[in-house]
Amino acid sequence: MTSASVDPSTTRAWPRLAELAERPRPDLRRLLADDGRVGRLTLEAADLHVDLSKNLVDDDVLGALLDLAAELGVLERRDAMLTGEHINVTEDRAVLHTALRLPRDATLVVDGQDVVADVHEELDRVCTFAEQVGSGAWTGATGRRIETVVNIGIGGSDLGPVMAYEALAPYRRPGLTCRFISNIDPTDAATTLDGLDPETTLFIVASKTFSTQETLTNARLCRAWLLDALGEHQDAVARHFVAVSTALDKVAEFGIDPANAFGFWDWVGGRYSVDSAIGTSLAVGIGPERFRELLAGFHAVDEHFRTAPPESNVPLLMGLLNVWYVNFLGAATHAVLPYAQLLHRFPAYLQQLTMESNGKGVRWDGAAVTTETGEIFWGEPGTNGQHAFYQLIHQGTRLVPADFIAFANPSYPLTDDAGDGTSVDVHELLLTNFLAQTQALALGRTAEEVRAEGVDDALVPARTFPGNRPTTSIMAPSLTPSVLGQLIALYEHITFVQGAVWGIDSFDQWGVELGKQLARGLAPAVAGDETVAAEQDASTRSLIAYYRRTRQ
Ligand SMILES: O=P(O)(O)OC[C@H]1O[C@](O)(CO)[C@@H](O)[C@@H]1O
Repeated sequence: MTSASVDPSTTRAWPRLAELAERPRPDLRRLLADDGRVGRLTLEAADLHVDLSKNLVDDDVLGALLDLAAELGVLERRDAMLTGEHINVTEDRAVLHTALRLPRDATLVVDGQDVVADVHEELDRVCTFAEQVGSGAWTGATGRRIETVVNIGIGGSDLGPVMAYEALAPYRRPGLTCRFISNIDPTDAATTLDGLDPETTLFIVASKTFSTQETLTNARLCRAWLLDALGEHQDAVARHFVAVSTALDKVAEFGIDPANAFGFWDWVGGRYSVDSAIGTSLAVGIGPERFRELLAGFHAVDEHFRTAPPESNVPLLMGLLNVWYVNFLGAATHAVLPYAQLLHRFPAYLQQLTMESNGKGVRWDGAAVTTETGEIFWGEPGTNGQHAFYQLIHQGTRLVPADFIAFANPSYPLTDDAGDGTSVDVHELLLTNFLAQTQALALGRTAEEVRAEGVDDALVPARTFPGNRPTTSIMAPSLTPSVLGQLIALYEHITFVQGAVWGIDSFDQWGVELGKQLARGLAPAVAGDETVAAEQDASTRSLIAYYRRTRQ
């Protein structure tokens, strides 16, 4: 799909939406009195139960958003992605993360190659390795079983595995722990290695390009740490280092046996790669069966996205709602608020997924965008966030659409025994808070209601809640591997829909390159080269000078 992209503001639906945005906003108090609305706007995608009814839309807005998607060919672009067209135009690549979770008996021929056969061959290798490590069949150089797996990677080669490893804590294999090193800050390697026994530690170097400064530096630090203890064993690196990459030649150059390397393909973007071999640390941590359940969850939502009609297609609708908020109601950010402590890294994971994908200022044919693009995603688990930043969402001047995520069943069921014969299911306290927050945001509290509570007149304005603040509630039975895969796939497709509307290439990330290039050029100045320092701008020069005179 190298065709010219369409400026979305030139569609018929765009001015219609702008006109609708000028009207008084839909009144959630009135709309939520209608069970019919809730019924119509509560949708299912695999195990995800999604209530869109607390969004600031009525039938006119929804209709216009669906018209916008139709005019822009969003679903045709979805089909182009799913069938392997090169929709990543600036890198001339297919975008096929969905192929990573196709079942074994599926077929998808891209550029003359059945990618499903390739995917399953590599997945089987990852699963065999995960089983060997987990069962103790894979031993370190001194014959001891592996107790700690350290994933070394950054960005998509870290955020997905660590997020999922945290989220699936109840599914971890006993006797085995995963740790993660990502940052070039030496603190990360130092504190992560602290207390580990080299004899029982296995490193997985995960890097799509195998040229990322942070990852290669950390890999060398870890190799030195290992060899310091086990250097006399010839096979120390072979028994304690494996790699995951698309650049297997570079893996070999680094000194890792290609037999201990797992591959994937250039059509998997880093931020879309947790379900490829990049998830090897996770597969080891939770075991291959659970890893396969995760993939099946992804696939279930892929199928929903592929087949559900537009009016009940959850990723399509959620992506379009985000467009409504960003482009027509002026929202600059979007909060993701999981009522599940285990999802504490989910917002960070989504930041890369959404912002590296849709933080673009030109469309895929190089034309400058004429509309706002990617919003800022952020969040923290509830209820912690309630005691930190919810004040701004409730009463601040900015519109912050928010997704609430909650599970009917707890991962760790606990009862609070008050000691007076009463007891409370603590998970119910969590869910009550989720319900209360979405209700408060939607309905608010009027000045009359506040007065009726006997509040002093002078305090009424401060105690009034405007309400009409939009939220989406996503519920599922439990946070299982499959449900986690479903959630990730949901947000991948939401991100896709927004990028397709904006006409941008959601699958490149050129914006991260300049800083990397400049860092390489600045290294000599930081190390003391006065000539290179003198070539810098005044502020950078001054900061380098401060560093040089202060560093002990
Ligand atoms: O897996 P790699 O190639 O080390 O890249 C790590 C991360 O760096 C980025 O390229 C950004 O610099 C991300 O897109 C990617 O996930």
